[in-house]
Amino acid sequence: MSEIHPPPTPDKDAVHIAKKPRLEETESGEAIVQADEAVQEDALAASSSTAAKQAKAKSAKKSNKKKKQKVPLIEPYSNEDVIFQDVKALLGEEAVLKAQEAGSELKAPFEFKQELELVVSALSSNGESLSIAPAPYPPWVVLTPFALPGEKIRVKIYRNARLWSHADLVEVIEPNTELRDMDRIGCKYFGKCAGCQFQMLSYDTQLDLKRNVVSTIGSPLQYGYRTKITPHFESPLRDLKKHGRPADGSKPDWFKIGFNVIGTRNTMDIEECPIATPTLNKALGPIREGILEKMETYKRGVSLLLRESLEIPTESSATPSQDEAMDALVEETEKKLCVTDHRGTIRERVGDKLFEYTAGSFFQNNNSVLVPLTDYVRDCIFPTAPASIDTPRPTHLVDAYCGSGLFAITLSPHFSRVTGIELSTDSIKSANISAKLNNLSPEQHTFMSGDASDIFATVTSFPRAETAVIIDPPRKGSDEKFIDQLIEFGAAVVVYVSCNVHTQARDVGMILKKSQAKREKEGGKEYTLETVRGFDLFPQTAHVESVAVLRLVNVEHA
Ligand SMILES: C[S@@+](CC[C@H](N)C(=O)[O-])C[C@H]1O[C@@H](n2cnc3c(N)ncnc32)[C@H](O)[C@@H]1O
Repeated sequence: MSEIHPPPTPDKDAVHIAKKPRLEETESGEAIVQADEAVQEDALAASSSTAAKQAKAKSAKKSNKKKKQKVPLIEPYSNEDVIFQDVKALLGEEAVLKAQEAGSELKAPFEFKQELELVVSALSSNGESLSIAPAPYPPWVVLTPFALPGEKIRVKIYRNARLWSHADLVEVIEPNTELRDMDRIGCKYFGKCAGCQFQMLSYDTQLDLKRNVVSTIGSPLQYGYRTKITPHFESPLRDLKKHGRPADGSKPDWFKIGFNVIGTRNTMDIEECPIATPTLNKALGPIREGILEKMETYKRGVSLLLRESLEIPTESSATPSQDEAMDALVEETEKKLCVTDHRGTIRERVGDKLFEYTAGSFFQNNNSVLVPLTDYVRDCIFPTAPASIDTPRPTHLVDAYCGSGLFAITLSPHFSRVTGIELSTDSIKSANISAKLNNLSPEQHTFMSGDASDIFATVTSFPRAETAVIIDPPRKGSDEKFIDQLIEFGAAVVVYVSCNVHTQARDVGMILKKSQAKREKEGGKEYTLETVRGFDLFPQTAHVESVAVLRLVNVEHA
């Protein structure tokens, strides 16, 4: 990972597709092709150079074969693959197949900086608009941020991919007035910053769009919700040498501390971020000033961390009270502060549970939605629906990919035994500290570091018919090793939480298929997919957290 982190997007990992560099200009104004265009450049050069033409003439067959070999495979479930699926849905399988057979999928019909007018057909899964290039262009899709279905737009191409191009929005010629209202925009950087895509939409419309992917429950806070932001800046030394500091001591325009400009790796200066909490916004100004003062000392670029924390009380004041009214009062008056040290300790409250974790480690970034989310997961495990009434109530919980124990600890009152597993030793330390902080007994609440699949060897004494498993893996999803053991273990209910609906769908599909195969071979019960529900952890952006519930049932009930 580079030192410069992405903009304030859900950091269960990068979400924006446009991380790849765009076609850039040299100082002389000439377009140059950067890393990801290399393959395309190869293909184009091969088809236009004399040598390639001679080779073609010699053996069309060989050349065709060669051309096909040049088209790199798309990594399944990568951001590129997600776009490709959207493009395929829009152009139709047949058109895509034809282009692939003709070897024209990398032959973009557009030049760098070419402007064109388009009508938006749909939104992609990452919130960018998808428009089909009008005739006489070949079947080709253009992805443009900040545009809505039905809108007529003018765009400028900045990067060509396979069967699609990326473009900047130049102008909305005919807006979709039913959906777009520019007065709703709560951020002066909207339209340039890579962080948010949806601020021109009402919150209901944002949820509707997410519901197109998965039925979604809204966030109580729609602005001021992010408890962590990571602005960054490049080393100012080169520019300092060139331009010096402004005589009046002000911040030079060339020094930018902020987030990425959408579709680029260029930093834009950000003085405030309305989706971040007020505590973080208050801290941002003085942090920027501090950096400015010692600009000369930054030999390399820096990724800052601003993370909200409750003030951690001193030992003497930390004794928990037995009085609920008192606790509520404490909660209301809890002081919030901003931690910038990656190794610093963060304290966070989720309902009546307190968590402590290392500032640089993973924790969900929208605290306002964590009680609804964890309550929902609890209700899925203990349903009141008639179909599951004959199954015993789960008493044991396995929290796989548990991080600092969010699900294990919030749901602990409902289980006699809870265990969690997580790759990060730091997070496991935090889970143990948080368990202690909430007076959970170490005998009944255990957390271990390791690969998620290792958990099954440690829970052989858990009654399977009374065990619930929560899975919350990173964006790339789980793996076959884990899923095989999950099926073998056969917990009564599995709740799969994910920030990537695509890998979640793949894994759920695998669970269902393998579970059916096991039932057909050995008899017994089989997992069925009971519900899939979204939670909006990321208002103003296109992202959604998805919760899928699988239950082991007799097939006649399935
Ligand atoms: C999306 S986070 C979820 C954390 C936690 N459930 C929460 O909501 O706070 C995914 C976690 O999986 C962990 N992880 C990644 N690969 C893993 C693996 N193979 N086995 C166990 N944990 C893993 C990461 O360190 C990260 O903490």
